[in-house]
Amino acid sequence: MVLQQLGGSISRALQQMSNATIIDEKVLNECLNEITRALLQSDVQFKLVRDMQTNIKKIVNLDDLAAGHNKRRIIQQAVFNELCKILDPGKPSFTPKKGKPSVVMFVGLQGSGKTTTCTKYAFHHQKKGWKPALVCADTFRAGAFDQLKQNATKAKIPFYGSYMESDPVKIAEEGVERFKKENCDLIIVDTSGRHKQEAALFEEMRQVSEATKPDLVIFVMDSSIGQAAFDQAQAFKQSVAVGAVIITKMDGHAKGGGALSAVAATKSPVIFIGTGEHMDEFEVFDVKPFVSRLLGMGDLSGFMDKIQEVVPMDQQPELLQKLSEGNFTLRIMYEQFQNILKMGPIGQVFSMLPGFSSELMPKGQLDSSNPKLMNESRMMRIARGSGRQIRDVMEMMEEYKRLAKIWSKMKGLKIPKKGDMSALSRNMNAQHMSKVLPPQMLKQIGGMGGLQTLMKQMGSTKDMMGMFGGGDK
Ligand SMILES: Nc1nc2c(ncn2[C@@H]2O[C@H](COP(=O)(O)OP(=O)(O)OP(=O)(O)O)[C@@H](O)[C@H]2O)c(=O)[nH]1
Repeated sequence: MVLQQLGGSISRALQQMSNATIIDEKVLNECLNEITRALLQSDVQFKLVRDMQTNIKKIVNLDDLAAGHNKRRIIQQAVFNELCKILDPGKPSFTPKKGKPSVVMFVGLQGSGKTTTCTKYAFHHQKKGWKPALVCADTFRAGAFDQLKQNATKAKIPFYGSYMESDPVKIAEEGVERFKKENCDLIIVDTSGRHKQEAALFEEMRQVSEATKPDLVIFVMDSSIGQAAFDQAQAFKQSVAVGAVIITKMDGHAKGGGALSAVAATKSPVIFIGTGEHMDEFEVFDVKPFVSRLLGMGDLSGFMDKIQEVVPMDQQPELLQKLSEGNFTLRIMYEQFQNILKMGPIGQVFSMLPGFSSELMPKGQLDSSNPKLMNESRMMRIARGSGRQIRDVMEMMEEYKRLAKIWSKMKGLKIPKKGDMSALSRNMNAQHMSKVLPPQMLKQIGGMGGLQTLMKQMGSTKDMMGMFGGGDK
C-alpha cells in the first residue's frame, strides 16, 4: 500500500534533517515541509496537515536540538505524537461484550466493501467464541442478499434476509428480533449503499437505525476515496451516530491518507482495516503500532506474534538461539523473508522491526554477521545479478546493520524451551528493554530503576511495548 511510501518519505526527511550539522529553524522547516508534502501526496486532508505542522513547531524546542540531544528522536517523537493525534479521536468506540446481545449496524457508500466487511467482522468474532448473526437490510442492490447469504454460509454464520420484502426497515427489525431470541451476542445489520450520498440513502439509514437501535454504527470506507473522504465521512456522521470506522482495500494501490482523515471527520476511531477480498484478510487497527510501523519505528511485540504464526515450529528454537547470541545474519533475515512470503504481505511484517523499511533481499553472502564483508564490489555484483541499483543494495545493507544492532543488544536473552516465540518477549528483562528503548523514553520513565519498577507493575514486557507503540490485541 502507498502508505508505506508515506512512511518512507517521512523517515527520509527525518534522516536528512538529522544529517545536518546544525539544526536551525531553516533545517527544521525544510524537514517539516518535506513531511507535509508527503502527507498531502497521500491525500491526508490539508487542514489536518497544516495543523500538524504548526503543532510540531510549537512542541519542538530548537534549543534542545542545538544542545546536541538526539534530534532525529525528538522530531520523530513529535511527528509520531501528531500522527497519533490525527488518528486517535481520544475516546474508544463502543465495544460489544461477549455473551451480551449487541446490535452493530454497517453503513457506507455502495461498493465500499460493506457486505464483505460485515462477514469479516462476524467471522473475526466467531473465531473468538462469539455467536454472531448477519441481517441483510439491503433491498436496494439486487444480489446483495445472495452475496451475504453466500458469505455467511461459507463462514457458518446464521443470516436473515428476504427476496420478497422490499422494506429494509421491516427486514432489519425482524432479523434483529429473531437473533435476539436465538441468544446471538453480535447481531450485524448490513444496510444498502448508493453510488453517491443522497437523501434517500440517509433517510433509509436513519429509519433502520431508529428501528434496530444499534449499540454501534460502523462507517465502512474504501481507502481509495482520496480527499473527498473527510466530507463524505462527515455527511454520514450527521445522519446516523457513527461510532467507529473500518477502512477497506488497504491492500490496493490506494493512498490511504484520505480515509485516515475520516477519523477526524467522524471523531470515531478506525477499529479494523480490510486487506483483501478473503474472509480473514482483516486486521485489528491500533493507532500506536500503526504509526510506529509507518515511521519505521517498529512494533517488536507484533513482530514476535507474527513470527510465531509464520516460522515453522521446528525451526523456532534454532532461530531463537541465534537471535539470543546476538547473531542476526543476513541469512536469518532472508529466511524470515521466505517464511513470511509464504504467508503474504512481507512489508507489513517486517515493518514491525524498528528501522526496517526495505523490501529488497538479494541472495548472496548471507551467513556472516560482519557487514564489512559486504564490500563495494560484492554489492555491485548483487545489484547486477538482481537487476537493482547499487543504491538499493546499499540501502538494504544499511537496514540490515540497523537491525543487527538492535538484535545484538538482545544478546543473552533466555531461550524458551519449546520454541515458543511469544515466550521470548516475556523473557526480555529490564536490561534488554533499556537497550532497545529510545533514550528519551527511558529518561522519561526514570531510567533503569523506573523501568524495573514499571515492568514489575505491568507484569510483562509485552505490555511495556504496548505502551511505547508496540501493543497488540
Ligand atoms: N482488495 C480488496 N477488496 C475488497 C476488500 N473489501 C471488499 N473488497 C471487494 O470490494 C468489492 C465490493 O464489496 P462489497 O462488499 O460488495 O461492497 P458493498 O459496499 O457491500 O456494496 P453494496 O452492498 O452495493 O453497498 C467486492 O469485489 C469485494 O470483494 C478489501 O479489503 N480488499
